[in-house]
Amino acid sequence: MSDKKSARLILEDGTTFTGYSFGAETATTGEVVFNTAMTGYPESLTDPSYSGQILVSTYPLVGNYGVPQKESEYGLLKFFESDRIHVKGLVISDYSFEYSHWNAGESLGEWLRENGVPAVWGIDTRQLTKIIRERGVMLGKIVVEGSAEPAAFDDPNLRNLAAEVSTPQVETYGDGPMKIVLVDCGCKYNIIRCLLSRGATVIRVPWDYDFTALDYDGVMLSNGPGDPQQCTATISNIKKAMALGKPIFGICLGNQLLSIAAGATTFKLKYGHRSHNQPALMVGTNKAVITSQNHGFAVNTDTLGPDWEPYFVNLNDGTSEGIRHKRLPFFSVQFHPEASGGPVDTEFLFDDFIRNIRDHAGSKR
Ligand SMILES: NC(=O)CC[C@H](N)C(=O)O
Repeated sequence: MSDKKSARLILEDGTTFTGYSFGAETATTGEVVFNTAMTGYPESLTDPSYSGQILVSTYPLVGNYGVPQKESEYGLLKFFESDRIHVKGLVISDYSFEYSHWNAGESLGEWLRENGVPAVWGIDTRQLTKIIRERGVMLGKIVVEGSAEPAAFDDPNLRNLAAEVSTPQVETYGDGPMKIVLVDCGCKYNIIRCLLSRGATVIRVPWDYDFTALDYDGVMLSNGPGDPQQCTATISNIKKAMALGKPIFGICLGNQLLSIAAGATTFKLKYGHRSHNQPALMVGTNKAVITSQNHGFAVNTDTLGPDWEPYFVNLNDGTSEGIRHKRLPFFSVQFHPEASGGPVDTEFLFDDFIRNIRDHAGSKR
């Protein structure tokens, strides 16, 4: 880049960091969150759960492997988690102007500019992260030199973000024997891939769609952005689905929504969990799994109904990492078994879900 425009990150407490622009030359505002993963920016940037958020990478070197080519598989972009960038802005320390990877189609900066997303490099993101960890998550603005500073800070959690990113219509993928309804509150494509590769037909429905009248074998509740309490229509459809008894599996926002439908309350964490190395213990065992995470809210399992029990618990801070029904085939996890990016250690949970569907179908015969 020949012109080196400066760019500022302004936090709601007035703290300001100044670096340089390498994305779209525009201003933005949203919730500033940090991720400590070392890789996975194409996946994170296209994860709809980051909607409304300005993403900070603590790992300093970003952009060195470019951005994957836009190849399709199952009618979905193969190397991305949705069709576009969902973060409102990106803040990093050291941008790699040179990139190299067998599958790279363009640079990170080019991709951000095409998507109209501002990005700042040259910021001490570890210092910034220490501030967020001390004071808790904050709203922020990115202002690139020459762009007009937004008048106010935008708090995305006050809106129903799932409604903004969900599919507008029912879409079907694959033609496997098992019919799985995917309630799309902002789903990552790898959830669809993990179901298709296990022989499912995936019927992706909007966040507020009453799917209970459909012919289906199991329900997948997707991840998604924002405060779970906003998804009231999804919660009432989940309650209806629970009465039908067919297997249910929830991921991240899906875990929060299933938990609320099961009587629990949710709360906002001080600064969330966003990384590829969060340890979770499977309750009642000595088995710990390393998980990929991206969430700002959590479930208070003390408030769960009597038919439910904790499934996983976070070994760093003791917060809930999942719940399960004591008798019926309903379970959900706060982490991401579909990974993308991050470790694939918990992908076995998709196999468990498929087994639940087979067992349930068998018991009906
Ligand atoms: N990845 C997700 O599904 C995130 C869930 C929810 N929006 C949270 O921040 O906690």
